[in-house]
Amino acid sequence: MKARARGMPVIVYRLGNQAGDRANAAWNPQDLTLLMLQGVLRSGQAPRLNWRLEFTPVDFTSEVIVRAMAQLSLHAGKIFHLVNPQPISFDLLCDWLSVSGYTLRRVDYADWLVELRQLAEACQPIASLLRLLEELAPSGGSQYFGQLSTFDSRQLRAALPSLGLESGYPAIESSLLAVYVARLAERGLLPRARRNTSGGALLGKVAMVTGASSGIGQAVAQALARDGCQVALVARRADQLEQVRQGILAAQGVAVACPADVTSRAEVEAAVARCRSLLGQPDILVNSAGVMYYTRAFSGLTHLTDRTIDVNCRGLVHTVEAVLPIMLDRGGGHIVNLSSDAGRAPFPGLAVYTGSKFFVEGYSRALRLEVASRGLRVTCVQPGDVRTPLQACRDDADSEAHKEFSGQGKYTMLEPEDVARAILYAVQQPPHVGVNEILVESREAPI
Ligand SMILES: NC(=O)C1=CN([C@@H]2O[C@H](COP(=O)(O)OP(=O)(O)OC[C@H]3O[C@@H](n4cnc5c(N)ncnc54)[C@H](OP(=O)(O)O)[C@@H]3O)[C@@H](O)[C@H]2O)C=CC1
Ligand SMILES: CC(=O)[C@H](N)C(=O)O
Repeated sequence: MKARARGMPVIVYRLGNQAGDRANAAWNPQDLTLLMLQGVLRSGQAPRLNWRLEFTPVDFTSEVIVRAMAQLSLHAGKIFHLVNPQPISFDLLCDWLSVSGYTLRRVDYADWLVELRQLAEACQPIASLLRLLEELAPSGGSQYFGQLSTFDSRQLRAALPSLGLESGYPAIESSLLAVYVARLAERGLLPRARRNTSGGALLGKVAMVTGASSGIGQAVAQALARDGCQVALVARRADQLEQVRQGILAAQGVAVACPADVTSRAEVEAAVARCRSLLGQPDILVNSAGVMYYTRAFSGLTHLTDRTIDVNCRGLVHTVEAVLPIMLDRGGGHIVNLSSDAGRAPFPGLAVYTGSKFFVEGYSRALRLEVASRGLRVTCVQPGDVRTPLQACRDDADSEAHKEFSGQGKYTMLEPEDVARAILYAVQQPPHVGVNEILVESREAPI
């Protein structure tokens, strides 16, 4: 500052936490973030902590400094804070570690310290971590983690394009964490992750499935996971999603629960953000969230007709619009929309439902024309009656219409797995093949 006051061309850099570089994860061995990572993975325990982690890959920091020095006249007098504008929560990091092949048990912070003390005798980094924690919080409490301050990095971010760093500040996301964990494990600094052994045709792909807590969505999520996809499970009922997730984990698959109501754009965007942080960018989106209520047009059940439009039409648009920029950016992706045979033919007792599925058809066809040249595929799956909770008649629906028009008990319905197989067929095709529509019905009940 004194040099600046005397008229010297000075740029001030104020650094936040520096993490390893993005190629090799070369990292200061005494850094708190690295030591915490080692403490968690060596103990197999994730302490409950209110901690937002902020760090910047050190190669980015050095790039900024070298490039800014080369443009001294442009940037002299500025203060650049190299502090990550988008920290992640420690909880999210632990969730990411869990889906990335590490088994972690949630414990209280105090119990974790007891475990670390036992490990410290045989493990140098754990001993260093305990020393550091003792310095930061001599009382042994975890309040320190909740008190971290941050700095405004707007001035730096505004300068990034002129520094030739157009891709912006490095986000703390799945791809960066994957590099760190892999490189550190190769050097023996972290234990190795358990690999996804399913080895299917879709290995390495990320799929987001709405309506994954029940019926067709659940069967599709399970089938995609069996085939190697990492799956983000979306629906409102978190407890149901957790059961589906546990089933997929037990079968050696990878899944995360992203609870959301698809009628809320904000909740859908948060679910997509969680998917990106924990699994990566979605390659496949399956829109299976939907409702079907028997309501003849004259039955006056407006709360059910409104709900049908909100979930089946608006909800689907919300998820498509949330993932589309990601897929367009990458020049690839596959959107699978659950339409219905009611998207091809009218069904009495289901006027609004039929209308909602005609919407899904029209929307999907126009969308396909808009994005096909950008590398994206859009598939409409049109099942006939499938044996799921959707076919039941709600107490407040039009029971007379259900009795007269529903297919229940009249023929053998499809099973959710029959629809899942059709969807798997569509998403397994080579990129130049577009399976645009699949009508799959009970043999006994063609439209
Ligand atoms: N079953 C059938 O005969 C046929 C079904 N289809 C279509 O297939 C799709 C799936 O139906 P199916 O599996 O049978 O039905 P289910 O009732 O078994 O499942 C519906 C799913 O949608 C989710 N859902 C409902 N509302 C919302 C919401 N607001 N936000 C997020 N998720 C929501 C439910 O989860 P939660 O309650 O936890 O939010 C549930 O996971 C639907 O689009 C349906 O129209 C098409 C043809 C035939
Ligand atoms: C009209 C229908 O019952 C259709 N099979 C559906 O459930 O979407």
